[in-house]
Amino acid sequence: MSTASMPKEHMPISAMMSNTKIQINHVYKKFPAKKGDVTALKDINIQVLDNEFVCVIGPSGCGKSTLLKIVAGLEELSGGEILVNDKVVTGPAADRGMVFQNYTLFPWKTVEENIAFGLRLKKMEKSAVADIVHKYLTVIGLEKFKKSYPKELSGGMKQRVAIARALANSPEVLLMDEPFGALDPYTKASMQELLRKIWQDEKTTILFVTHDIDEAVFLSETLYILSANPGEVQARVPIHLPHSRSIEIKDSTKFFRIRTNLSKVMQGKEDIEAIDEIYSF
Ligand SMILES: Nc1ncnc2c1ncn2[C@@H]1O[C@H](COP(=O)(O)OP(=O)(O)OP(=O)(O)O)[C@@H](O)[C@H]1O
Repeated sequence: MSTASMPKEHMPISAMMSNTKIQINHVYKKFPAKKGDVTALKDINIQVLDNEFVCVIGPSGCGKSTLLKIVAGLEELSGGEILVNDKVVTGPAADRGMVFQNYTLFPWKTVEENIAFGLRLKKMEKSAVADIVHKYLTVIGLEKFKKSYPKELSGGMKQRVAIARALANSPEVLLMDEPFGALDPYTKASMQELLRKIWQDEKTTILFVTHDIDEAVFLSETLYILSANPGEVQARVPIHLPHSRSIEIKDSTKFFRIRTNLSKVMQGKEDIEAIDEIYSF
């Protein structure tokens, strides 16, 4: 059987026993509606390992944002449970950093004040805050803009600050909901490259949702496809591309074939098994 379609119970014990950061176990979400409840998510099982980059893709309305909000503790689940670092999620907490599509910076604060926000709440010493802010300003390449206000920044720059703000709090996991969805294609590509580098350098654990197959293949170590109505896991797909990835990889035959296969799987035109043939080339 293909590892791509392998159910969790058939996965090697070593994989099951490794350090799991996020466990999404049998999660259901129902929304009340006039004609009866709408099942937005049905029996979702997703495991994210320490320092893994996992993307969830699926068509509009399949429940990607709902799932991420549940992991963030911003939305209640109707069944199942979510654990982050073996602790059951009962609400929002600092162990989960969030980056959304809509820019969520404080407009009245400068770039450095935005990055420092969570640290100041923790009443961290000024010099320690300054060190952390400096570190993440360097990571996102915006040292020269530390005194700027969000309105003076481009969309890509704002998202870089949002990522730095989330990372500055040393979260256990980073949850990202289409963070580059509003950016132009060029900026989006450079942000994807930057995020992949940050993930590699900082050893972060990331759960990222998107409807963009290109983006998901480029970023992921493991990718989950959700189908819609109700949102269900259609397939779990390991992405065997090099660890260090530059955006040029999108022009490679392998990348093209993975993307084409996934697109056909999502349209119900091809079986996920075909992905093993791509990797055997
Ligand atoms: N607060 C809510 N009340 C009722 N139904 C909701 C609510 N939030 C989401 N839904 C429904 O749940 C389903 C999943 O929505 P969700 O926004 O999570 O999907 P999505 O995959 O993120 O979509 P998109 O890619 O368009 O953002 C949809 O059918 C949506 O209408």
